[in-house]
Amino acid sequence: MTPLTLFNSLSRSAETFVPIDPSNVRVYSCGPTVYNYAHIGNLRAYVFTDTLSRVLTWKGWPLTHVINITDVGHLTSDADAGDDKMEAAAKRAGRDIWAIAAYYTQVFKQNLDDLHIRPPTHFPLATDHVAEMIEWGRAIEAKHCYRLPDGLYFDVTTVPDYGRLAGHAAEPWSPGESRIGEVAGKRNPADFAIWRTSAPGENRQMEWDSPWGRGAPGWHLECSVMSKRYLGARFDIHTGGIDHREIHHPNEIAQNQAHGCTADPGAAYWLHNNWLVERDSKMSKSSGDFTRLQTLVDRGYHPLSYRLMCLQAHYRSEMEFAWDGLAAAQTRLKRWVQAVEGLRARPATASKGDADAYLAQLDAAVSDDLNTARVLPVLDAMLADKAIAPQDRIAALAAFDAVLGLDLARLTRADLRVRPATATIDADAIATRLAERKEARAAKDFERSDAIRDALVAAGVEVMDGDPLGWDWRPSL
Ligand SMILES: Nc1ncnc2c1ncn2[C@@H]1O[C@H](COP(=O)(O)OP(=O)(O)OP(=O)(O)O)[C@@H](O)[C@H]1O
Ligand SMILES: [Zn+2]
Repeated sequence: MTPLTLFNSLSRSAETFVPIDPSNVRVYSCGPTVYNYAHIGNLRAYVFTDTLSRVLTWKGWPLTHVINITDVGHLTSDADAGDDKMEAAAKRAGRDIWAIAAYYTQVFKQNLDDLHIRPPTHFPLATDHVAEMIEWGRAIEAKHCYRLPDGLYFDVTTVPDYGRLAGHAAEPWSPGESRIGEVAGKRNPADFAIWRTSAPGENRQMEWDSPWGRGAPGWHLECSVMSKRYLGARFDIHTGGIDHREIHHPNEIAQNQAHGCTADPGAAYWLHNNWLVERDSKMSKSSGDFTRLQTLVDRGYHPLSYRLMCLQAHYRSEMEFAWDGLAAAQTRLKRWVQAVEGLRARPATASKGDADAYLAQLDAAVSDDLNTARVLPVLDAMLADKAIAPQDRIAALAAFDAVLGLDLARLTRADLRVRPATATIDADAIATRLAERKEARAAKDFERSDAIRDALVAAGVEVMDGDPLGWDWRPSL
């Protein structure tokens, strides 16, 4: 196999991946803040981590993967200002915060499942690790922290190279204008909370006793604690969205250095996925108006069409979400499903060639910093290669499925016909009406055939006459 190259944000360059322990590659991915549904931008981050995990597995490395659930401590500003997103959401909804966290966690896990994202080895909740967070705070307090009325703060000048990951090494204590002056009394603008003490009269649903008063852990601390707990102080790969490169991950590194009394950042490779954007703005939960996986399904799209859309872009490129792009991805998926069904229907024959050259191209593409976009035309060419017997093409498909997670060996046309939420007719009734329409057309009763067609459109279903793919209907948009 080709050596795996990954773009490491620490060095801002592509590096050959060499595991610390080849018998157990360890990966930590920053998880969702469960105060609301995930939007499809958040889900892009996990299609990316799933691609990473699938490629590592396919290349033969046993894997331990952690995705945490942030159910406390993430503030409305990453720079330690504003409210806890969870508390604010619970207040707005007038509901129990634990119930909110449990609900959105369960929906998030369902989203991953629908996208064929493999569950990680561990899914730890931040709230299950608060005692360890307090322990960590006590261990670094004397040398690295100071008290303010609202909590325990980390002094970023006490560790080497603060902000190297963010690319601000030359100016270690002013990494972003946005942070200046957000918390009164900080020694350096980049200093951040290890523990946030509840203000007098503040009515938090989630709080714990600590040496620094009743309150809640800082968001950055959570990931340091959970990654060390499940993967050890030194592990292989840490992932997150590109925003985390600026504040969250530099702060994790600072904590890891302080706790381990070393210059070691914790993970050896730090990988960041770029944004999913809508026209010219980043999709975000906080903005209130966002697209989630269910929104796509309600409009007649299969979740795997969205997965394919993500795979068509490189994870480090910005990707623009557009409905016609999603429709094109769904059509592409349908073509593959049809091609596979066609191959399966053909009798086994002797191959004149083999699929090895295609598998080598697959390997070369994913080994080049997970370039899934380059894999897709290889799959097209492999499926269409008549020199390879049908059963051998099906066998080679397994490798593409293992890496891309599109489940092409199992997916059927019927799976991909997602009935839009607005359709007032079910799939069986559609099939019956289409059969009647076919009869009417055969009898040249065009009035009746048009009437059936109009009734279907009114029910949210567009009939596709002469559809080269042979799909009889699709959701009307
Ligand atoms: N538009 C986006 N495109 C790609 N990844 C994203 C996008 N928005 C957030 N992410 C990533 O999704 C993951 C989960 O993020 P999280 O649930 O904490 O969202 P959030 O930052 O609270 O939400 P938001 O900023 O959207 O209100 C993180 O790795 C984050 O970097
Ligand atoms: Zn994190």
